[in-house]
Amino acid sequence: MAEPLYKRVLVKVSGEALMGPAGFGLHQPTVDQIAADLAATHALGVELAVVVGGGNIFRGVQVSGQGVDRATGDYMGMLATVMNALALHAAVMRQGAQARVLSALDISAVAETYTRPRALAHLDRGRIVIFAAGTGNPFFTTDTAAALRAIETGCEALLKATNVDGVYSADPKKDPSAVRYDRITHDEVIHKDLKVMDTAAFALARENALPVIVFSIHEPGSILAAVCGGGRVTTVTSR
Ligand SMILES: Nc1ncnc2c1ncn2[C@@H]1O[C@H](COP(=O)(O)OP(=O)(O)OP(=O)(O)O)[C@@H](O)[C@H]1O
Ligand SMILES: O=c1ccn([C@@H]2O[C@H](COP(=O)(O)O)[C@@H](O)[C@H]2O)c(=O)[nH]1
Repeated sequence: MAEPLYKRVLVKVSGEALMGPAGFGLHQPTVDQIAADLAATHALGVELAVVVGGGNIFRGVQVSGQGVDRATGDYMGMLATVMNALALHAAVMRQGAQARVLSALDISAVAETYTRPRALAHLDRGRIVIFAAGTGNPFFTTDTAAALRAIETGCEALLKATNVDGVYSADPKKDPSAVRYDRITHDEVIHKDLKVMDTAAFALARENALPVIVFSIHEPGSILAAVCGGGRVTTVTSR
């Protein structure tokens, strides 16, 4: 039986990854696979917070310059993350785990509104907490929301479940000669301007000595493996 390294972690689930092989939206088998991995990790006794992105549906920058201002576009992007959070919540519940969605935007007919005490209470009661609508502010990203919520809720690590199997010296989707790191520091990621997460997220992680573990969500069981110190990951730490 695998032994978890952490008591409480936050998993950032890439929105883009949720579209699976489709070009847009939600690919249900992919959502179900991620939900099963989250539920299996939770079943080990790990307290789980989740931030889900929105890149499979909408990003604010897509509409800026097309007659919609950037802030409005960003609110549209945050609403996209709410849709993903609802889909992930349903899938996690189907796995038999208890979960709640907390939205940073007040849409109380759809989800509970985020407050830190509410999030902590749900986590303490053993519920998976899925944070929707990012930080609730335009000009931010769900990566920054992930670092922020991880720190606010006392998570010991941020697990970035993404489309690539770690941090590279350049974007591996654009540069085939990019070299993969097993370990790297927050400082190096920021100074080398490595874009696997935005700089604001890495800066928050650095200031708070929050380890960031980057791995591919496309590998079944990769969340559980990362929580137990295994799998193919890049570990980003203070030193
Ligand atoms: N140096 C790097 N190392 C690894 N990946 C990198 C690097 N630079 C850029 N990337 C890219 O970062 C992307 C991160 O994808 P991900 O979908 O998790 O981000 P996102 O845009 O924040 O997510 P979302 O879909 O939720 O908006 C990868 O697809 C990868 O191609
Ligand atoms: O705090 C936040 C988080 C997100 N947004 C907007 O949502 C989209 C989707 O989020 P991703 O991080 O790209 O998955 C993002 O492009 C922003 O437009 C935001 O404004 N504030």
